[in-house]
Amino acid sequence: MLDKLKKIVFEANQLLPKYKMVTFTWGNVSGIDREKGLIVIKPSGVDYDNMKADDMVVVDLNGKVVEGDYNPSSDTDTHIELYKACADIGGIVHTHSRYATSWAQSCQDIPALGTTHADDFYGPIPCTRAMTKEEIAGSYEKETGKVIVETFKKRKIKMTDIPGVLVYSHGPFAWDEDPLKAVKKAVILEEVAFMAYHTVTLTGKKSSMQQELLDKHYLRKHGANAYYGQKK
Ligand SMILES: O=C(CO)[C@@H](O)[C@@H](O)COP(=O)(O)O
Repeated sequence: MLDKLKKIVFEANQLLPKYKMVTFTWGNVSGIDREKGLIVIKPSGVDYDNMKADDMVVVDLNGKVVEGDYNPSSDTDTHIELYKACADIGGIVHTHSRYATSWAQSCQDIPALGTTHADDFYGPIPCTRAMTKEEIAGSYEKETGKVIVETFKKRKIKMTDIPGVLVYSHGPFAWDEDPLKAVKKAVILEEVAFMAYHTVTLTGKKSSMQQELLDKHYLRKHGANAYYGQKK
């Protein structure tokens, strides 16, 4: 079932150690087949070196395993909430990459400080609020997803304009239209977190760049008037 998507999700997961985005098994990538309403995700706690495409787990939008020999990623319910919240998301990545996680642990948004950030994120990358005791004790991973969605709604940000988030005292999630593109966003988020950390350390500056420059760089690459790169 979903052999093509399993292969893509497997390859996307294998990119995480390649780009030094994970230590041990600390991360996961998923992809969705929206027509079938099924998600393919990495098995929980399985070494990247020993993983095969066939080990990917298929779950439905209630988190029920439809196919697979392993338990799905422990973060599956968070992925499901994000897929439900935004129909344009086709792939999701969660990591504990160092710099993004450092920002998440310091419970701060990553400010939009330069054009590297603006090329892919149309404003600061938000950090969610702290979860309540009840949310942590309850369906924790599902509540994590709900808190992410709440953050975007409250701040009136489109999940497609800022394709990543920091979960308070936890780590980053990133997304895009497919799993491989979502890995690219996770890598860019980490790079942006690295640069922002050093910019803030060097200058103390945390205020965003000029709106005009943010607009220019984001809109060069996104939307009807984009002109970056080659015509398709
Ligand atoms: O947050 C954590 C661990 O604290 C998980 O995201 C990470 O270890 C990945 O877990 P899975 O192997 O996907 O279940």
